[in-house]
Amino acid sequence: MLSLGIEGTAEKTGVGIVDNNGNILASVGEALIPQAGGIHPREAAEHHAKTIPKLIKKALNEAKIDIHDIDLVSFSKGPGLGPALRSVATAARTLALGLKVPIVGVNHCIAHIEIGRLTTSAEDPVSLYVSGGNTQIISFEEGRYRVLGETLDIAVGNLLDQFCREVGLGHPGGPIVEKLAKKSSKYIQLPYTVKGMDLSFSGLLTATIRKYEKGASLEDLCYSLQETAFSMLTEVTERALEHTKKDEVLLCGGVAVNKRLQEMLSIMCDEHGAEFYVPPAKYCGDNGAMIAWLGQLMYKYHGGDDIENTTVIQRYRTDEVDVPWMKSLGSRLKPPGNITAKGAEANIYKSKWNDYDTIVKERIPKKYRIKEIDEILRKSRVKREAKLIHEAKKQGVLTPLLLDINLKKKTIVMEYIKGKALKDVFHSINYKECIKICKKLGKCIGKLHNGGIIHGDLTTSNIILRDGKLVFIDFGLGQFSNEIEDKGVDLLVLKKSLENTNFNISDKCFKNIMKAYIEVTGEKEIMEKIKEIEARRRYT
Ligand SMILES: C[C@@H](O)[C@H](NC(=O)OP(=O)(O)OC[C@H]1O[C@@H](n2cnc3c(N)ncnc32)[C@H](O)[C@@H]1O)C(=O)O
Ligand SMILES: [Fe+2]
Repeated sequence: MLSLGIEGTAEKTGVGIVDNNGNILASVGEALIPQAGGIHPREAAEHHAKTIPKLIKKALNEAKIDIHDIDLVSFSKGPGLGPALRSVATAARTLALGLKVPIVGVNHCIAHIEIGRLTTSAEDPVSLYVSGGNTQIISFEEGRYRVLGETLDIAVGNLLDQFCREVGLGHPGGPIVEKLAKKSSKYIQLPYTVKGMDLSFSGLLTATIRKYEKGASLEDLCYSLQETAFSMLTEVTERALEHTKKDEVLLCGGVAVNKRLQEMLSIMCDEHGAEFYVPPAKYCGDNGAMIAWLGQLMYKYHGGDDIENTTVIQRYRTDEVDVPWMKSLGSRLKPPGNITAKGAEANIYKSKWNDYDTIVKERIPKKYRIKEIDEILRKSRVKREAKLIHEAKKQGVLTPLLLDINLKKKTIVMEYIKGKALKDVFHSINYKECIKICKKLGKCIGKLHNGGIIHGDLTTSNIILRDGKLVFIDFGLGQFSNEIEDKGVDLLVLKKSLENTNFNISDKCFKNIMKAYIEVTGEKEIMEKIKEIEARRRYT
């Protein structure tokens, strides 16, 4: 059975033909080269309308088949630019009706992952999906691809594209930045922003442009921009790997062709004994084959779409689609040697301090990132963690007892908290007890925020229940701030963590957390703020 897939979510038009065994018979494409000022949705739509018929012919030629051999028409239903998507959907409908074959609309982001699994040996990976429109860390959990982390503002591809546009280097920016970056090894310090498994690139973009205006060389800036942005991506991927305990990483999307990004992720994976995969360059960026292949999977498990149901979805979320063809392989990753846990920031060892059970948190150098970034991050995080643990206590929130800090070795020795992580607690108690804990939790977070303390990685693994009391650990990504934006992001990290680990009760839990939080802080606008941040990070 042959599926013809049509892609056109942004400026690239693609047509591919794939059979039901995953053999790619053809994949052809053509990108619109925009004039200055980036992509215009209407121009992209016209480009698709003009190019699709030509590309279909080309693909049929490449596959050496006749148009009547096609059994299924697949198209990208979203996310993407409205006019571009509608242009593709119209072409797909016309073709399917003309050929009298079924039609199926697919999710573009999932197509990037599935073509990655098809063209590599990745089975159940943590996926880092990086492109012009999206930056997401994705893992298959409970029947769907869940977004564990993502950009809170612009996508990493967009960061590179916008930078190049601003400084007059042309479009697309990714390959230009990669080429120029090779000519420098001088690091100019730029802002590095990760929040748990989420990231933010807009401050980085502004800062890089400002350095350019002040006379920094483009080579140095491209080098520094790549090192900063890709270190951030590698760090959140490492955090997701540790979180899911999976042992494969799949890099996909247009930015995946970047050799430096590949190198960083591959070094990181090596250190964990995880396997690193990236599809052939041809299938990293937008292409028709990925749509044709996901069409096959969707058709097999969900059947075709009624023509009335082929409308496009501009903000089509990765986690909206049931994925019955995937099987979870469960947790496989084991920390090497005598390490208790190997995290994105530090190695954790259990130890003794006199008769006291302790944890040694050692922020070892990360080989994937350059010294200049590594040294600053490790030092500032050790300092910050110690300070925040101390300040949290002053607010009446329980944190581990600090026993020793060594800034040279970048180690903290602290009390070992004997208890159970909240994510496991929630799995083992009844609903009523969950709600009771949530109220306590909301109160604690409220106290932290009242004291100007932003935790920075507020996941249910970083809150431990000991003798009925909540103890907060892992303040390494924290900061001092009274901004409602920072409070909102902090709470959003928690919300997402609940959604990803305690799926069934997450809504009720979060409501109760927030009720208690508002009682303690009086911060009535916080719910609106959280909604705003959530809407912002959806596909733009
Ligand atoms: C929704 C859809 O339209 C969108 N697709 C998309 O953005 O096109 P894609 O082909 O996956 O990725 C293009 C991006 O990939 C970047 N890129 C291409 N070559 C690169 C390189 N060598 N290094 C870094 N980035 C590169 C480009 O600069 C651009 O930002 C998406 O997947 O989000
Ligand atoms: Fe894409």
